[in-house]
Amino acid sequence: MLSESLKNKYQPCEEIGRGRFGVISKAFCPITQSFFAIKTIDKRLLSDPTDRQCLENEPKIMTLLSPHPNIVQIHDMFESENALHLILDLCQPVTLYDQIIQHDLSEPKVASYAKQLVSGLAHCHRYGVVHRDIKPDNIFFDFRGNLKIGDFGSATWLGELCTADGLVGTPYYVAPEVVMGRSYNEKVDVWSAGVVLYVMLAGVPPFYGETAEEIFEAILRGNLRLPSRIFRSISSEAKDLLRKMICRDVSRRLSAEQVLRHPWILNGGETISMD
Ligand SMILES: Nc1ncnc2c1ncn2[C@@H]1O[C@H](COP(=O)(O)OP(=O)(O)OP(=O)(O)O)[C@@H](O)[C@H]1O
Repeated sequence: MLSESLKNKYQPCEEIGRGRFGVISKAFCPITQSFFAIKTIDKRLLSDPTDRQCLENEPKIMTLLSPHPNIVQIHDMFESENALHLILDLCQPVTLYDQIIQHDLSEPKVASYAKQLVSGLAHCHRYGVVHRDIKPDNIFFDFRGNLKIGDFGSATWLGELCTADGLVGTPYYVAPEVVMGRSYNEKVDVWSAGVVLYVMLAGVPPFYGETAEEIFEAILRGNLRLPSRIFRSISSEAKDLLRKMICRDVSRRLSAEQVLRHPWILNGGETISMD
């Protein structure tokens, strides 16, 4: 399915992943002597209009946002009759999801990841872009260890009213205003980043259920609990930030810029006791 113009510039190597609409492969570019990831989207698998819209938005939004040190950069794009090929930064096979499963995240490391994640989000929000699917599986690392937000397949622009709508995202990480079917703004990403921060610190999600419906009910009940059994060894500053990100009241929930100025982020997760 690779077009001729693409093959002239990039030498495809092995497959490294699969998504709902296509395949990710490694590729070598002889001109720059460097490796990239090619995301090949099979247009024939996009049957409904929402999926088609996402296909169109993903490269446009990534181009608008590139480059930023914490966002997977798009370098090139090729289109053929049945496929769209996006040439992206090549990231490590180990995502944040894999690192959480391995349980090897110290508080300073979590603070460093949170800072990089929210820096990337602040950049998106400055451009009026909402990612809408912030979760550990979409958080990658380059080969220098820098965190990179990827998969802009669910992202959208905030319109003139600075709001968006539509139930988009992954149950554990979705903000209550999205579940309620209301219009929402970029702060949905801060909620999701707060849930990612919780999962990095606790190893379990804050709102749990056996089914998507049960998870949504737990999110709507929305009482954030920080059980001492799990959070005993976590600093007060980290807990303070969690409460300010996973906050039901959107107007009181911190913006991405405000998160970057929170003492726990500024101190890199090193504890200066607030007790
Ligand atoms: N830039 C990249 N560098 C290295 N590996 C990548 C890159 N992008 C994606 N991958 C790998 O490919 C897999 C699939 O990624 P992709 O973003 O297409 O789909 P997905 O997020 O799993 O699903 P979908 O977006 O269809 O819901 C990822 O889990 C990851 O392992």
